[in-house]
Amino acid sequence: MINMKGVYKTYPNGVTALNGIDVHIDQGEFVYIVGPSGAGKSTFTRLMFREEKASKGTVLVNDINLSSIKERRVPHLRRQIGVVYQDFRLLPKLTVYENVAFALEVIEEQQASIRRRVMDVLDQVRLKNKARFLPDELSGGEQQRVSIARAIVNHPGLLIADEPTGNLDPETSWEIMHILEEINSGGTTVLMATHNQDIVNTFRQRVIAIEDGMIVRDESRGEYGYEN
Ligand SMILES: Nc1ncnc2c1ncn2[C@@H]1O[C@H](COP(=O)(O)OP(=O)(O)OP(=O)(O)O)[C@@H](O)[C@H]1O
Repeated sequence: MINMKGVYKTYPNGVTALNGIDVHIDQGEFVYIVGPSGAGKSTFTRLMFREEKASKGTVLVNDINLSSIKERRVPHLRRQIGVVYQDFRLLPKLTVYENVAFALEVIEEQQASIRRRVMDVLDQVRLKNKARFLPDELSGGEQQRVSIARAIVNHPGLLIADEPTGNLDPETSWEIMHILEEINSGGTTVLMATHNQDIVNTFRQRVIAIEDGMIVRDESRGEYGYEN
């Protein structure tokens, strides 16, 4: 699913965020990306949906080479990847239903089948009853669940979550983790950058630790390994 070989990323300002990354992630894995602030975690995830381009090395996602992919093919790649952010990034003037429907890749679909697909994912994140609400009428956890629904509505093979529980209290974070685990058990690869020690040590999964732009640890059912 994901293959990186000799990957470096230097930003235009001269900061080298990734310093020789080699990694392989299989379809269906759940992987935490951990490490100190500024270590390169977000950069690592952003390479995978071509939000950033590697300066050197190869990044393969679903056998697509992201270094040589044509610009016009990038939207096609992004349809195979859902992304969830710490700050939800919902459209404030659209309802919950509309936020999810907006992300749906509509190719000559009937209104009824669009509705079914949107309501199905809202059901999956247990928000069917709030379809008509606006984002600011929801709690943080509910907003994050909408953003997860939006990310998975096109059934992506890969879900990237960059600090998805960063703005949430512990109980709500737990809910979000249960949803991410459910999505993963359906076969979707989940990649989650996090600073949350309790989550990593409780919901045990593969842990990749990045420091100074390098992978310093890669354990299947690992621990967080840093003090919070
Ligand atoms: N767009 C950018 N332009 C220039 N430098 C950047 C950019 N994005 C990140 N950096 C730098 O690259 C390094 C790695 O940043 P990155 O955001 O990947 O780290 P991180 O591990 O996700 O950090 P955090 O845990 O604080 O989110 C940092 O030194 C950061 O300042």
